[in-house]
Amino acid sequence: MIRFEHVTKRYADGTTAVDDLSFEVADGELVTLVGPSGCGKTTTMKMVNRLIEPTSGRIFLDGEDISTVDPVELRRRIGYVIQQVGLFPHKTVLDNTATVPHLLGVKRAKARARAAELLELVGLDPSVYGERYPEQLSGGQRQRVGVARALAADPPVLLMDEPFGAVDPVVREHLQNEFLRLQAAVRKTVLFVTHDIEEAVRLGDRIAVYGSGRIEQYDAPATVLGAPATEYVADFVGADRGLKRLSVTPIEEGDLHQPPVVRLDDPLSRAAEQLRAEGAQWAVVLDAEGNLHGWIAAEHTLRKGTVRDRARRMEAWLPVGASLKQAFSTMLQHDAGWIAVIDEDSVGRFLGVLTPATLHAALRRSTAADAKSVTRAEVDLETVPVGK
Ligand SMILES: Nc1ncnc2c1ncn2[C@@H]1O[C@H](COP(=O)(O)OP(=O)(O)OP(=O)(O)O)[C@@H](O)[C@H]1O
Repeated sequence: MIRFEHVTKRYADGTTAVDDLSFEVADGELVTLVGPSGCGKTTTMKMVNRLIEPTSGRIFLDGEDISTVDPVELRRRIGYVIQQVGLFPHKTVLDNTATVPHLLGVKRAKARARAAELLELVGLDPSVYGERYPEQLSGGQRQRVGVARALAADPPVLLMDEPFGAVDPVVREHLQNEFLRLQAAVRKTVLFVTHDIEEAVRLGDRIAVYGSGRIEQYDAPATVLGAPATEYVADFVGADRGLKRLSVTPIEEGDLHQPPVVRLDDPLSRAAEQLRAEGAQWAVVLDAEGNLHGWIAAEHTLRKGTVRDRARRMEAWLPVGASLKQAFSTMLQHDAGWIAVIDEDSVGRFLGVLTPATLHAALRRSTAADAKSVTRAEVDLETVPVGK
């Protein structure tokens, strides 16, 4: 765990880069520091591995005041990834990755074997890339080697300063997704500096939004987007924050609409009656186990036979917990007026459907829930003004 207590950094020329900063990063948590250029993000980060010393205040790593720890020993516990990766140009990718463990006394063969594993983990096939030199890699591949190298000594803490800043947006998104997958496996405590709010939102368990030398808000991404603490934060996250929020708001069971449901082996006549009784144009079709099979339109029930004969397979579905953005994009992709939502743990137990109207309601409910610090289920939409 990393804890800042009233930390201030004033440079020799009188610039106050960080002003009385107090915050905490839990073990295994990924915190993004985001803010405009010059607001003190890099200074904050470099104080953690003592590349910069605070003017006042204290920083603790696992309860230990880092000013009492030898900087070299401290840095062994902290991986560091920066934008200009700083790979050794005359060493192969494998040797670059193995450098730190080797320096720490791990035998060369063992360090190289571990390095190969790490390259694999960051998505670089060691048999293809291991013997290349850094100049023979793309920018994105070099960044991955940087991440692999930072992980090589298995430090509990990672500091990452705009690590994906130098690559184009497509590669960047790819690296971000890979990094999230990696982080889910290794669960490091990560401080991640970026000036890009999209990146901060996508990666962070929590986001620290910096004003000048200070944190204006420190919250989960959905809260920062849905309930910005100050005008400054609202401006920084942008006018399209509702749209950004879609990507960090998961589908919950309570959001779902319950349409008529029929079974594969039901006679069509019974399905027709049910649809008529409920005044519905279509029904969801489940198999005998209650798993999603597809759907059937009312006009297709007006014949003899069973639902199985006329049901269509359903392509537009998502597991509960997927984001509202995924839901919206699945609807668009399949040109569907609704999507089915299934249980993520079972093989496809049907839970309900999401329509444009329920999707919008879910977004409004989750924004209101964050503003009032209650769960989404506790929000009565009738009391939420439209347009908020
Ligand atoms: N060595 C230094 N001497 C004096 N001022 C400095 C020094 N290093 C940084 N600063 C100033 O401290 C402030 C914070 O700098 P810092 O690099 O921490 O910001 P940042 O948020 O990381 O910016 P960027 O996104 O541009 O990297 C800036 O005003 C910067 O000019």
